[in-house]
Formats: sequence, C-alpha cells, structure tokens
Amino acid sequence: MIELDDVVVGYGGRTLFDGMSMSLPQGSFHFLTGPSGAGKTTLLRMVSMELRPSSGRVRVLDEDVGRLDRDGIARMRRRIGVVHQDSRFIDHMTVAENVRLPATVAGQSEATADAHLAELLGWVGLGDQAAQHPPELSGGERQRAALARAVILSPDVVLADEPTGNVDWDMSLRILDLLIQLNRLGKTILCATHDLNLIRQAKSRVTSRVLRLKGGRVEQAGIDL
Ligand SMILES: Nc1ncnc2c1ncn2[C@@H]1O[C@H](COP(=O)(O)OP(=O)(O)OP(=O)(O)O)[C@@H](O)[C@H]1O
Repeated sequence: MIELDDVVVGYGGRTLFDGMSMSLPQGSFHFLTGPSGAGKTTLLRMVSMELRPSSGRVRVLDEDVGRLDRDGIARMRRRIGVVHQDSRFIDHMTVAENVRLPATVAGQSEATADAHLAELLGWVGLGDQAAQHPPELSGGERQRAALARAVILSPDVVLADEPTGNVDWDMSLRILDLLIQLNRLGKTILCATHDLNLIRQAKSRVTSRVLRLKGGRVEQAGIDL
C-alpha cells in the first residue's frame, strides 16, 4: 500500500503539492502521467523516502515513513526498489557488481547474492553483459541493469521514473514486460511515464490504472487515453 495524506511539499518557497492525497492498494499497477514539471519525480521521491514533505503523512507498506528511525528507514528502503530517471552506475565496477551492490550494502553474503544475481541478469537479458562495465551498455541495457539492481532485494514496491525514456519501442515493450512480470509476482508498481502508447499497450495486458498530476492534484485518468 502507498498512501499520501494531505501532503505539502515544494522547493525553495514554491509549493508544488498543497494538501495532496492518494492511495494505491498493495499489488496494484499504476502509471503516473502529467506535464513536465507537474511533480512526478517529486511524488516518487516522497514514496522512496528521498524527500520528506513539509507536512502530511506518507505511508508505505503499512508504515508511516515519517516516523521511522534510521534502522526503520534502512529496512524500508530494502522493500522499495527504485529505477531513477537517469540511472547512475559505478563505472569502474562491472554490470554484475553494480546490480549486486544493494545486496552487498544490505549485508548479504556474496554467495547468497550471486545465486540470485545470475538468474536476475538472465531475466533482464543481460546474462552476456555481466562482466562489462556500465559505459559499454546501450541505453536500453542500462535501463534493464537499473531495473535488475532495483529488484535484487526482492522489494514489495517498485518505483520507476520514466524507465523507457530514450529507448526505442521494442526496448520499451521489453521493459514494460519486466514490470508486468514483477506485478504478477504481487509487487506494487508505480511507473512515471510520458508515453501514452506504453500505457495503452500495458492496459491490454495487465490491470493498471493511470494517475494524472496536474496543478498539484492527482486524479484518476480514464482509459480513453
Ligand atoms: N531539487 C529541486 N530544487 C528545486 N526545484 C526542483 C527540484 N526538483 C524539482 N524541482 C521543481 O519542481 C517541479 C516538479 O519537478 P519534478 O521533477 O517532480 O516534475 P516531473 O513531473 O517529474 O517532470 P518531468 O516530466 O520533466 O521529469 C519542477 O518545476 C522542478 O523544476
């Protein structure tokens, strides 16, 4: 479950959301749309606990994230996988090492992480690129590496910020397919995108809803996109 209740947030004295609320059930698949600058990334950053609202409440997986202590935040971060808009990697580490990094940071043994890693890289179609370095990857391969890294700890929630930005249509479909598979495993998906074709494509394959941000409000968009 992801719930924002009467959230106020902004930057440098400018309010972006002034008492915004929304509620997404566990296991749901939502797209987040809206004009550039509407606050899609900001909303995702509140859910991923990278940004604290100045007031209001953010609840994720039945926890009020504003009340978590440091350990609680660390624990919760493992349950939320994030694919950022411009995914950064550590360039001197291999693709496999980058994808494994969250598991290493979480204290998993190399053996435990590696058992899952090969399967995960195969799942995103990067089995052959495991030993390469991030600068050698194409845009679509980077996005898939970012998705693999986001889910290495088997999070319950996956947040994706324009995961198909700058990739061609075939690659977009491939990334969408991975998100749909994650949703079928019961994970809650929230995906910011400008790509209405992608949303249409998803709607024929998975039960998904569209949230539209506009003027600091979030509204459910109809299916007639
Ligand atoms: N760190 C920041 N400091 C100041 N202003 C910011 C910051 N991050 C975002 N903003 C501003 O807040 C507004 C919302 O930004 P946000 O990135 O959340 O929008 P978005 O809907 O994700 O946009 P896009 O579709 O272009 O990625 C924009 O006007 C942006 O300039």
